Amino acid sequence: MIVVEHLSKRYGAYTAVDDVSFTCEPGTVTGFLGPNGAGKSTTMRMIAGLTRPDAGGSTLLGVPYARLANPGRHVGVLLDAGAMHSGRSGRETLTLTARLIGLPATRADELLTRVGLDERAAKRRVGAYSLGMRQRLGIAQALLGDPAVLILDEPANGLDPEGIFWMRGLLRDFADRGGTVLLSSHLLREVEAVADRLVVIGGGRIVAHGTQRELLAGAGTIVRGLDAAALRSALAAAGLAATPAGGDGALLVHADAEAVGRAAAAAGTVLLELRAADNGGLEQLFLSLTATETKEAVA
Ligand SMILES: Nc1ncnc2c1ncn2[C@@H]1O[C@H](COP(=O)(O)OP(=O)(O)OP(=O)(O)O)[C@@H](O)[C@H]1O
Repeated sequence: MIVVEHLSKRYGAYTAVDDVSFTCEPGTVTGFLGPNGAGKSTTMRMIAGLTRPDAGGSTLLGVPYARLANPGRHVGVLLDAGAMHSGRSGRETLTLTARLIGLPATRADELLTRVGLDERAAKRRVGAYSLGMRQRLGIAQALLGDPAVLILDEPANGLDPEGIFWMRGLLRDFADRGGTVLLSSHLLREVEAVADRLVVIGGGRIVAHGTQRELLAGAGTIVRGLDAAALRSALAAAGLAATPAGGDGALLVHADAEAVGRAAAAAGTVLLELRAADNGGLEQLFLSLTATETKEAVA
């Protein structure tokens, strides 16, 4: 269980994380989504006790990270796979961590196998690893102490499609056995296949959270008309905001299908398509939710 309450972090006059609260339940994967610079890493670093918040706090399994006795046995953290010592081999890296948290060195070999790093890779210096191999090693390190909670910052970066598929299976299995996973990404596609819940952050603030179904319920309606300009005017006249959804003149409207259909009927304009937004709608929703916040953050 991860509980985040009113976390805030400022760097000078800049607010990187602004009053962020959410909860990750055991048995679930929570996707922490947001564009670059949205505040994901800063939030995760605060949860893992590496960055001190200006306000708010968080608990893991009921206590702040700093108060966990032997945290590696309870919480697996992968924040920056690039930050590993480049002169050590993969096996040495894991063996050292195993010793630090009081586990036998043989545990390192179990994990190397589990993440798909073979004997040759195990002997190679981490400096010679590809980013994908580092991510696998980082995931192995996070899993070493058989934790109940996993916190992974952009673990799919550098993984090939097969690697991403493998990681999804691993995280799903971890959660299905009662584990709690918080997984960040700047790409909706990367997490939507595995995340039970999504927490969307933009400009340091939570802009949406819930299950994919809950988020989609508010994702609106896709509509396409014979006369695109007439349809846009009809929607505007009804006070409905619309954004382009694809290159064929389709629009995403933040309203239900009935309201959109009535607006078109009132203007006497012919519709070719009228349906609830699907996963494409989730992508649109994600882009629109985060775009405003990002612009505000940049301004
Ligand atoms: N140590 C720091 N000093 C100053 N500014 C910082 C520091 N760490 C982060 N920031 C700023 O805080 C904002 C949020 O950064 P953060 O790394 O948390 O975002 P992110 O969502 O993880 O993005 P990315 O996917 O690019 O890592 C950014 O604008 C970043 O430049």
